[in-house]
Amino acid sequence: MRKAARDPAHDPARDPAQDAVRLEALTRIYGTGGSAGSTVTALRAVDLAFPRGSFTAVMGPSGSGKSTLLQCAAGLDRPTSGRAHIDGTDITELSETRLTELRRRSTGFVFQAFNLLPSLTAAQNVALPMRLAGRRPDRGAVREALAQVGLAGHAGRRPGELSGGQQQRVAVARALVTRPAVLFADEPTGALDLSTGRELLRILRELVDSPDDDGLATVVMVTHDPNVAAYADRVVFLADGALASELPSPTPEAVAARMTELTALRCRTAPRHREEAAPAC
Ligand SMILES: Nc1ncnc2c1ncn2[C@@H]1O[C@H](COP(=O)(O)OP(=O)(O)OP(=O)(O)O)[C@@H](O)[C@H]1O
Repeated sequence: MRKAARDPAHDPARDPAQDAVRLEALTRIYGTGGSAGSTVTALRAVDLAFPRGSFTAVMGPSGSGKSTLLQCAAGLDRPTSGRAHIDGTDITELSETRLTELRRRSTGFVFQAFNLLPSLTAAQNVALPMRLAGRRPDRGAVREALAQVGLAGHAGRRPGELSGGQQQRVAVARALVTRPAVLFADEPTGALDLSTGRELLRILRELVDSPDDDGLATVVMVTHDPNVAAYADRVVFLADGALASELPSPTPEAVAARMTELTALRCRTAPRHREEAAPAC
């Protein structure tokens, strides 16, 4: 069951500690703009909060800045200006070493590609983040993470012995094993068929709805699919690198309608995208 929708952005009375992730005037410009080349402003002064225990979908036309937002929010990329906070820490102030530590401790990332190591078992793949952090794998935590995604009986299998949906669930378990404050997912169902995609989304939904002893799980997910976005508590829409609108308690129909509006607007108003967007206009 989805929780009641919350709309935390732009509330001056909010305590920032309530947010798993908070973005303030986040701007990302690619390229140097020197005589040799041009620049692309992928994000323009985005203010956005992802409260603890929330499930947010990020949508927008192709090139609107969704992946860049996720990468900057997760500390995988540095913004050109503005600030990003994870679990109360301003990550824009951190050295590379401290940022890597915080990322390993407080974030999990799931991509469209499962990115599992084929020679390792499911349990060994899930234990990887601990090994990378130089820690002894905690077998109990690995078992628990696999159980969370419904794969308790598959710990000894290698990726080649698992279905695509099961492999993606191993990737989610790997992202969860350090009990991160926030799980980022970039098109997590993009390589799955409809029913295995739904199964994965139900697992993400369950994570947020059933907090464990460590507190509330938070999910931030980029998707192109209105049916996928409708699993979230709210959808935030980007257009041309800026926050265009938000939709609480999304339904597939409402999300699709908002996307159609955004695409039509982009066809009319964004010359730099006109050529690329033409087939959809
Ligand atoms: N490394 C890069 N160098 C230069 N420009 C980039 C780079 N990465 C992204 N961009 C540009 O930044 C803008 C936003 O890209 P981004 O990948 O964040 O969009 P997106 O909404 O995730 O797109 P899609 O839905 O197609 O994956 C686009 O104009 C893109 O071409």
